[in-house]
Amino acid sequence: MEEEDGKYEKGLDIGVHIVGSLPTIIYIPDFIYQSEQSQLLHDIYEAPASRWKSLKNRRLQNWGGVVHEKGLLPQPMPSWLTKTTQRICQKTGLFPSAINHVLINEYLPDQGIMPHQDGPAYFPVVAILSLESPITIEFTPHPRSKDKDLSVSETAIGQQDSPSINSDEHDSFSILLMPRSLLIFKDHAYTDYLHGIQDSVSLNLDKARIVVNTAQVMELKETELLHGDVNMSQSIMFRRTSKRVSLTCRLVLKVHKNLFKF
Ligand SMILES: O=C(O)CCC(=O)C(=O)O
Ligand SMILES: [Fe+2]
Repeated sequence: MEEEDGKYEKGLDIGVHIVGSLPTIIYIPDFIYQSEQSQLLHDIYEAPASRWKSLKNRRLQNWGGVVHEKGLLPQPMPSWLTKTTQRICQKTGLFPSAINHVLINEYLPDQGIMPHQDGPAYFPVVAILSLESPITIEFTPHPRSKDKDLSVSETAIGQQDSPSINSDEHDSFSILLMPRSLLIFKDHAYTDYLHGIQDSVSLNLDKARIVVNTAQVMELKETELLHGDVNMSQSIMFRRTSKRVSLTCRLVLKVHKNLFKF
């Protein structure tokens, strides 16, 4: 459709999509259409089974190559993925060059990702496209400044996991990630906060932490996903009923070009 194509020609006004008090968190609802979501899910599940790597609490596909502490050992990305990453670059204008690494995470309703910080190999801008069902992502100030002895372990995909968090709850906040939305976090939110997703089936949207994108909470209130008394703004619960898939799109600036040359 001409109208739909037109939507992608211009860059977005990022400023209007900033959520919460940090200027470095951007939430864009309806970033892709339903049909594009279906196509992406189709392509993801068409990939060979060997593409999936099972972790303790989720499974993932790694695209773009292996992230090493010294940079990226690149592998070509499929065109169904570059179509999406190119649009993210073009619409946001926040990446200095093409996104070259994508992790596709799949979470069952009782799965999540422990609070962590993305590794130093990446340029400090992350774009996360959410598919299929809503979830909340939680940001917690990095305990580094309060606990100098915190040990972080580097995983194969370049993440730094921090299993124990003891930071000030008041500075923590959540963002409701609706299907087809794009979350971008960068700079201060990238370097000074941990982010994670709880592994519980039931999520309380406003008890433990502040949800910063309230418009999406109102939207969720109107769906069948919500349980409990919708008139009681103090207790907004929702139950995760199906899996959630996300595309974590990042840029590794340092790319090793000739490592696989014979
Ligand atoms: O699935 C998400 O929204 C978060 C994924 C994430 O934090 C990561 O891949 O590093
Ligand atoms: Fe992450």
